[in-house]
Order: sequence, then structure tokens, then C-alpha cells
Amino acid sequence: MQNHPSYISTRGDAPSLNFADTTMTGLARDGGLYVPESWPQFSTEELREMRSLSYVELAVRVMSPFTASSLDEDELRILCTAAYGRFSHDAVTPLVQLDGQNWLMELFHGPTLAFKDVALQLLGELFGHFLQKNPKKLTIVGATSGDTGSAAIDGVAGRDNVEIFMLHPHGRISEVQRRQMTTILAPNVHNIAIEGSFDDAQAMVKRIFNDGDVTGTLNISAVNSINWARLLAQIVYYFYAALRLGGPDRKVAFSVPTGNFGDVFAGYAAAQMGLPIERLIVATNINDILYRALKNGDYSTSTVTPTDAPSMDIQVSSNFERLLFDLEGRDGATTSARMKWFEKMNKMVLSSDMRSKAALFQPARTDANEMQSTMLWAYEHYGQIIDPHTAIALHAARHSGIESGVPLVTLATAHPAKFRDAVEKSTGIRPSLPKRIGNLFDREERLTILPNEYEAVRDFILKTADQG
Ligand SMILES: Cc1ncc(COP(=O)(O)O)c(C=O)c1O
Ligand SMILES: N[C@@H](CCOP(=O)(O)O)C(=O)O
Repeated sequence: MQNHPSYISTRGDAPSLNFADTTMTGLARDGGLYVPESWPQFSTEELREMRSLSYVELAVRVMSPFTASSLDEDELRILCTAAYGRFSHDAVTPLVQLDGQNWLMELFHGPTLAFKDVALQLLGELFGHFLQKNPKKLTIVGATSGDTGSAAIDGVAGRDNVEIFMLHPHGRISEVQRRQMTTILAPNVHNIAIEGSFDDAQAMVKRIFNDGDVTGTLNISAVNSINWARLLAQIVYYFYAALRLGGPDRKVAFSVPTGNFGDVFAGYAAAQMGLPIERLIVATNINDILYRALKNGDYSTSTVTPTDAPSMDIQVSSNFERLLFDLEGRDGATTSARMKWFEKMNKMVLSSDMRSKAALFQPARTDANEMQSTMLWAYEHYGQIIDPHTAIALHAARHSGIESGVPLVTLATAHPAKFRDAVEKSTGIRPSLPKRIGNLFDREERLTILPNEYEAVRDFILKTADQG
């Protein structure tokens, strides 16, 4: 191994940065997303040697080429040990076999019961480490459709020099998700419910990063998957699963419940680094812009429809820009022009050439009935209670047509107890919250409800933020 990339913007007009600055910056100042300037490579021999590593050691091995510009291996190991020490399962992201081909990868053993913890526990440690080396006040602004918010808040609540403002769509997340955020009363945590959709919240967050009134006053950073460090941590579990199921000597496929295209882009990154991946199923719910884009080139927005898989009720998928950048030959000017057109017109077309370059991705769309029947099927056939997001991907996996000799891993992205009403409706079983979550329903809640107006949100942040 190999080169140690620095990070460039997908829109080609922001300075390239080392890992620490990329993490602390979040979104590039030209509106683009940071990506490594090249993909580090692992040889087949190196991959074979990685099979026996523990999760933490594997994380260090996979991530260190990306972090070497700012962290030595021992520093990275200390941060990973702290982050993954808070998981309730020794394997961190254990695999559960369903049948001869299908597996679930349980990504919900972290403190807030969703896959977001895998990245956000580490991101909290990274922020702490970089702020200790270079003390300043950091203001995090994020948007959540339910899971990123609680995981990010858990990662930074009570930390010195960090304050977090988290926007969620009012009334459109589950009660457990809301309470996991609003019952954290640490003074550095501010929950904002906006009278709009997740897409509205995410658009406001991106606008804040390019608002001179905010950036002139506050050092802002991101906890959403627009922050490269989020995706980096998620790459690791693709290696973990594939190497346990015969990789690199046989290919493995993954089915990924998809909204913002972050998790599945992490799988794509693993493939670019040399991990043999047969296919990445992009499983959407009826908010299906990604399905349409990959199937017939139609990336056009429509109204977001609330569903029982609320975390995926997304139409504008941030990380799709990272894929577009690669599909168009990593030319920032072209990606910038394309994204500006999309931001104006709310639509774009993917040419058949671009779609054929994206053939690793297999699009799938699961509706409410299919989602519900898959939850029941998983329970009746395997005794597995799965959450609605996982069910969407498992349905897509079962109907993927992927050859039976290829292990197929469905990412179980949330604990079923986060979506108790939906799970009960489909299976008759009401899952209980793990004991470590404590008395969530008895705790006091604190949040601010704001209209779906950019100025209202920006002014609230400027008025409330501790400017150090
Ligand atoms: C439980 C759950 N599953 C799947 C997703 C979709 O993941 P991504 O946005 O990375 O595509 C989300 C939200 O991000 C989620 O919270
Ligand atoms: N489903 C997400 C939406 C935000 O996605 P992110 O991965 O970009 O943070 C959520 O639960 O908030």
C-alpha cells in the first residue's frame, strides 16, 4: 500500500484539503462534496491477510490510507477503540445467516440503534481529537430524517467546544427517533423541528454552508454524509462482511436501503479499493428518484411522500453527486454545471453511457405492501423481527435475480424498536427497546418548532449559537 490521497471538491472550485481539514469543513465552500483525489488500492494478498482482523484492527487497516495526512495509525486505533467500545456486540456489525444465500448485517448495535452510530461515534472522536490539537469553537449544523440526528447528538453531547443544531421534519419521524434527540438536554444540543420535509431541511443546511453571514461568524461543520469522514467509516463494514463470506476469493453482493445514497456509496468506494463486489442493490421506497435515475436516467424530484420507513423519505440524495463526479470522468466543472442545472430545474437526465458505467448498482423499488409482507415473511420463516428500512432492502434482495452461489448481504440499518408501530402493524409483535436506552418515554423533551423558512432557521442559529 500505496498513496495517501488528499481531498478534492466534486465541483472543482474549492481548495484541496488534508483529512483533518476535510472532516472539520464538512461541505466544500464551492457547494461540492469532498472526495479522495484517488482510491487507495488493496491487493488480493493484502485482502486475504485482513480476514482475521478484529473490527477495530480492520477499521484501522481500511481507513489509515485515507487518514494518514492527519493521523498516525496509533492515533486512529485509539479513536476507533473508543468509538466501537460503545457497541453492545463484540463483532460491532455481526452477520446473521437467513438461508443458503441471504445474510443480514446488523448495523444497529451502537448507542442509538441505527447504522449511523458506526460513523458518528467515530466522527465525535475525530472532532474531539482535532479540536484538542487546534482549539476553536465548532458549530455543527445537520439535517435528519430521524437517525443521523440522534447518532450525531450522542456523538457530541456534552463535548467541549462543539455545539450542534439538528433540523428534522416536524411530525415525520417516529416517536422513538424524536425522543432520542429531544430528551438530550445538554446545553450544546439544539433540536429544531421545521414545518417541511427532510429535503427542505437538507437544502437549508447546504445553504447555511454558503451563507457569508453564518460562515463569517461561526466555524461550521457537518455530521451528515456530505462529510467525507461519515462515508469513510461506513466503508469498513463492507470489507468486514465480504472477508467473512469468502472474499476476496469470491464476490459478495449487498442490498442497501437507500435514501441519501451515502451507505451504498461507501460500498462503491470499497469496490473501487479492490474489494470484489458482485452488485450493490440500491433499494428505495416509493420516494424512488434513485430507482428512476439508475433504471432509465430520470433524476427528477417530486413531492416527498411520508412512509413507514421515514428515514428514507428523501428525494434529493446528497451523495449521488459523488457518483456523478466519477461517472463524468472526475471533471469538477462538468459536475458543477450539472448540479447547478439540477438545483434550478429539479431534474436531470443520466445518459445511457453514464448508466452503463454505473452497472455495479442494481436499482430496486419496494412499496408499502411489499415492505410489510417482507417483515412478516422474515418473522415467520426465520424468527427475525426486522425494521421497515431493512425490509425494503430484503425484499429487493429476494427479487434481485442474483445468482444463488453469490452471498447476498442485506444491510439491517435500524433496530426494529425504533419503528415499533410499523413493525407491530406488519407482524403483530411490538419490539421492546433494549435496556441500554433507558427510560426514554419518561424523559423531558426540548425542541424548537420553526416555519419552513430559511431565514427563520438561520436567524435562530445565529441568535442561539455560542460564538465562543
Ligand atoms: C434506518 C435507515 N436506513 C437507511 C437509510 C438510508 O441511508 P442513506 O441515506 O445512506 O442512503 C437511512 C438514512 O440515511 C436510515 O436511517
Ligand atoms: N436517513 C438520514 C438522512 C440523513 O442522511 P445522512 O446519512 O446524509 O446523514 C437520517 O436518518 O437522518
